[in-house]
Amino acid sequence: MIRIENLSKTFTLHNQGSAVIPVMAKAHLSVAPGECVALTGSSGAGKSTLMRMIYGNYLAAAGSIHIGETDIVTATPREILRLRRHTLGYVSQFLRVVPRVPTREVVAEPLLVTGTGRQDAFARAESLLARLNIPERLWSLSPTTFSGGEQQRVNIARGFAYDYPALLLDEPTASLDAQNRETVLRLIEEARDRGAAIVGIFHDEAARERLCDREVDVTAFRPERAA
Ligand SMILES: Nc1ncnc2c1ncn2[C@@H]1O[C@H](COP(=O)(O)OP(=O)(O)OP(=O)(O)O)[C@@H](O)[C@H]1O
Repeated sequence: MIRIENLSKTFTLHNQGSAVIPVMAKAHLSVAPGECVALTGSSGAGKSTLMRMIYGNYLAAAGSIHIGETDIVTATPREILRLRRHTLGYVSQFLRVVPRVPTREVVAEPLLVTGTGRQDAFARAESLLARLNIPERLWSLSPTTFSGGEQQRVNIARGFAYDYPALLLDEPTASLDAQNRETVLRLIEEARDRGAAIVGIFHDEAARERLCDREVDVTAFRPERAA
């Protein structure tokens, strides 16, 4: 489902004499449907950079990233948006709050934009919000004023509303209490068991061991290693 071949990345620091910093070279990674792979490696090794390239936020210098049939590296912005809508989900640690949109709708949006009827979309949103312990009195309010933890859980509910065939998870259990952490682990297991290909960064070692089939240390993709 996710196939990365010969991927390289450099950063050009335009405010520092256009210095070119190579951070990744000849990366390979393949994730099958129903498989969960954890990216590991010390701080600065390139885990977030790889995730951002897979999602299409960072452009690769060379190589390919196929999500199904689409190569993110050469895809047009329109193709990337279509892929993000129907195929590739990304659960980051933080919610990007759109002012004045009620929480129920924030969570239902990925379903509404892919053609699920309003009643079904809201029912799914409400079930996720309940599972993640967001009190019902908050569902009709915008999450703008919610606590950090509440916003994080709304973001997770939104990320799991639609059944994406491929899913990127950036520290999904960071700073959750035990009960909500367990709910999130179950949501990830459910996604994996329905056949999603999952790539994640999990500093939570117990979560990694429970969920992931493999660990891939991105240090192996450092340019000095690949040379
Ligand atoms: N936008 C950027 N511009 C320049 N260099 C960057 C940029 N983003 C990342 N880097 C560099 O790329 C390297 C990899 O960073 P990255 O954030 O991917 O590491 P990481 O493994 O996710 O680390 P951590 O576990 O600390 O989050 C680092 O040396 C970092 O300084």
